[in-house]
Amino acid sequence: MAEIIDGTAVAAAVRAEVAQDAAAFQREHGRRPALRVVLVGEHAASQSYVRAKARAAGEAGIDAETLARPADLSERDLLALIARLNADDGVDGILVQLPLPDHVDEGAVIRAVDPAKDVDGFHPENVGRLVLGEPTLEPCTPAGIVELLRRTGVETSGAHAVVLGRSNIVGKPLASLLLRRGLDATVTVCHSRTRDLPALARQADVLVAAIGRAGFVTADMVKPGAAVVDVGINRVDDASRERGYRLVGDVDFDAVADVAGAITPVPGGVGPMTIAMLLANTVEAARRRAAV
Ligand SMILES: Nc1nc(=O)c2c([nH]1)NC[C@@H]1CN(c3ccc(C(=O)N[C@@H](CCC(=O)O)C(=O)O)cc3)C=[N+]21
Ligand SMILES: [Mg+2]
Repeated sequence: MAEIIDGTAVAAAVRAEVAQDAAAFQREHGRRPALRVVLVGEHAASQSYVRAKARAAGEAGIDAETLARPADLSERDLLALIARLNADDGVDGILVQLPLPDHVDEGAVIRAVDPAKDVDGFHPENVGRLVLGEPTLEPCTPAGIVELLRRTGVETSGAHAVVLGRSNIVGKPLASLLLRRGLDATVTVCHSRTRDLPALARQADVLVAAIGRAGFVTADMVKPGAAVVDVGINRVDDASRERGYRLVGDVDFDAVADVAGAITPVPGGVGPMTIAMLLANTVEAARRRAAV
């Protein structure tokens, strides 16, 4: 039976450290680190994520404000809002919640955010720095996964890490992080066109599932003793729950837990770490901006 990695507990530890850093920043600079979250439209999951982010930021001593705009906000007006936040010296971090409505070009919006305030780490300049191994604001979910592995003592050096999924938000940046000096994993990235994905997954010492399909990773795809990180957040109908659904990951948890050495649950695994790293990035952005 695998060790169940408690992402909520690790995230709480990170958040307590961030709160200390935020308090130190306030003592030194006479103001709190400031985060602005931009939410366009009424996507239900986005609304709940954004609420969770703002609440966690407030608890860490970050001045957090959510700027909610209607779904029909034009791309022009959204870019103007971002320009205003870029120009505001009292704003350290800007997060534009994704997905955006179809009439908005997400790439254009991501490029519009000042890289120094890009607490999502999605701007091409920050992605480039990440790939080059230079210090940068790291994307929150990959950074949270790495922090979770580090703090639970999962060895990555020389390990074969297999990442399932090649998204710009998780798979690609996580592969870059795991390759960096200090983490030193051997990385394989698999996707929908990968030939014999189960055979590659079975070679993984660290297996990361970020595909977005409930129960995709089955026990036969996992090497005994492997560390399994589940990034999936899938809603499945469940009439017995008050909300009418429950959350499951991309991993068939019960069966895989019998084979793996360690495994992250959903909920309570990677999700809380994503939020913790957003707070850490906000204080980091505030520090760097104050230093120049
Ligand atoms: N610009 C941008 N940056 C993001 O970082 C970003 C985004 N857009 N769009 C959506 C995804 C998703 N995401 C999550 C954050 C926390 C949980 C989380 O805390 N999940 C809880 C459960 C939450 C629940 O109960 O619904 C858990 O896994 O335990 C999940 C997902 C950030 N994202
Ligand atoms: Mg984020």
